[in-house]
Amino acid sequence: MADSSTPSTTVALGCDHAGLDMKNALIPVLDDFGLTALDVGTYSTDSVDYPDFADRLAEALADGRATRGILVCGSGIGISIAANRHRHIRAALCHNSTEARLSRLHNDANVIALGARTIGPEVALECVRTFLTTDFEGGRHARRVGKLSPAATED
Ligand SMILES: O=C(CO)[C@H](O)[C@H](O)[C@H](O)COP(=O)(O)O
Repeated sequence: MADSSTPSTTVALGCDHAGLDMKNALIPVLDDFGLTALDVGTYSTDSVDYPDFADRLAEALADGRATRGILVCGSGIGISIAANRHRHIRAALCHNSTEARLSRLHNDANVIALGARTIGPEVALECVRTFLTTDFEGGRHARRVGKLSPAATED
C-alpha cells in the first residue's frame, strides 16, 4: 500500500509511442488542478506495446500510488482494453467532454483513455478537465458499477 506521504490526489499517466506527445501535453493540466502527476511511461517514441503501460498504470492504482489514471495510445482502444482487464480499473475511452462527464457521473470511471490519432489536443484537454472535475452521481449507478467487479482486487 501507499505510505502516508503519497498524496491522494496523484494521477497516473501512461501511454505507448503513439500517445507520447499527448500524454506529455496533459501533464500541465494536472498542475492547474493542484494534482500530482505520476508518469509511468513510455518516455520516448520508440515503438512499445500498449498493454505494458496499461499494466503499469493499473499497478499504480492498485497499490495506492495514484487514485486516477490517464492512458493514451493511437486510438485509445488497445490501451483501454488492456486496462479494463484489471478488475479494479474502469477505463473509459472518451472522444469528447460529454463522454468524459458521463464516464464519471454514471460509471465512476477511474481511468480515462484517449486516442492521440483520433482526437485533437484541445479536445483531449477538455476531456481530462471534465474527467477530473466531475463527481460520481451514485444512486442507481452505484448498484450497476458494483456489478462490474463485485470483489475488485489487484489482479
Ligand atoms: O492499440 C492501438 C489500436 O487500438 C493503438 O492505436 C496503438 O497505439 C497502435 O496500434 C500503434 O500502432 P503502430 O503502427 O505500432 O504505431
